[in-house]
Amino acid sequence: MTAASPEPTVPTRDQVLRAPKVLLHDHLDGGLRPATILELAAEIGHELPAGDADSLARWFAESADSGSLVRYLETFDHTVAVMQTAPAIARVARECVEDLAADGVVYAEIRYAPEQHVSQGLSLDEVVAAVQEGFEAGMAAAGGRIVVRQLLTAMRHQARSMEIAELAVAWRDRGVAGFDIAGAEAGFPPTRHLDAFEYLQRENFHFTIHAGEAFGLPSIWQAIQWCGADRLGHGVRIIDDVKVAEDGSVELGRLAAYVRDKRIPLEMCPASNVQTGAATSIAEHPIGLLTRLRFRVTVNTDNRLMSQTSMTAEMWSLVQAFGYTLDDLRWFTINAMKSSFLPFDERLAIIDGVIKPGYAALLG
Ligand SMILES: O=c1[nH]cnc2c1ncn2[C@@H]1O[C@H](CO)[C@@H](O)[C@H]1O
Ligand SMILES: [Zn+2]
Repeated sequence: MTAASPEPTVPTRDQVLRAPKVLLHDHLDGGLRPATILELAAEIGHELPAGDADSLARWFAESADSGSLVRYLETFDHTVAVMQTAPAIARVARECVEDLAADGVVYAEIRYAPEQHVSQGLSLDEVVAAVQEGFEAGMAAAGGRIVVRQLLTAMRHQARSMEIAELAVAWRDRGVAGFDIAGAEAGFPPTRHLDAFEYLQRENFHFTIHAGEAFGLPSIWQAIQWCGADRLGHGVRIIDDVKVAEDGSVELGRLAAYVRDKRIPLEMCPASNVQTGAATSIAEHPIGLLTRLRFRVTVNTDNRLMSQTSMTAEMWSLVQAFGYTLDDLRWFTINAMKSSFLPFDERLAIIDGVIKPGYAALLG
């Protein structure tokens, strides 16, 4: 080892925990604390599949570990059921920020579908307000260590995307940074919601689309070339357009080349993909090859409850599987911050004022 080329630092788990992290893809209704679900369910008489926090945590993880996105999504019935009043929603939102701050996350975009939280009479506006109240309380409690924004999701099998897009634009200066569609992918292509995406483009607003998770290239192609998505939620199946020859040389198809050339961010969620069958294991997850090929890869949690994960756990599993160094983790983190839906100057302020100094301190 010479002074000019120090050995790359493979971090310890504690360093990963302390490293500043950025999270672009995390569902509010996929990250509740098990103990909170129990308390909120008891208040409203909602019946749960388990009676204590540990068993409930296990039930979510095991049920979600099904190899199928559709079955994975069924577990959300219980989290959504306990998030139907403003105080319950605000509590979940505040605890979300507390948990992320404790995990070393410095910036997060948290998504949820407002239309799923109106069954007890809340208006869409009241749902967004309750989430914002919880986020602001959480940020204040964390003393400025974390910045959190909302992304409003429309459910792809429903027909409310235009309304949700308008809601997101109405809240754009009050904590909502973008829009998304989620839910079962097969049979519900992004173009079903083309009017909403066209509206958002006319409004100069930002959006991401869950695509290339349970369905392949046509979904990614539509999300980008028809709908104009700024980012891809998962996007993991872009690997179907990447050919690796026996000699190790790599050839990108037209769509994969476009995604890489245009620096379209991939919101990759390794643990979730293993549960839904979109990837066979962390070690075989396409994130390894896509990172090597310098796609704009970001690392995310998707659903911390269902996948029993955190940003630290996701990054630590990648360190173990691929031998990533602190420099690699810094690269993922800066990729994510560059790809966020915050105004450019605010992104730069976090990169220069928080992420770079944070890694510098760790790298000693
Ligand atoms: O990985 C995913 N793929 C597609 N949809 C998802 C995923 N995780 C959660 N949701 C869906 O998004 C809704 C709003 O947050 C959740 O209720 C769930 O149905
Ligand atoms: Zn997701």
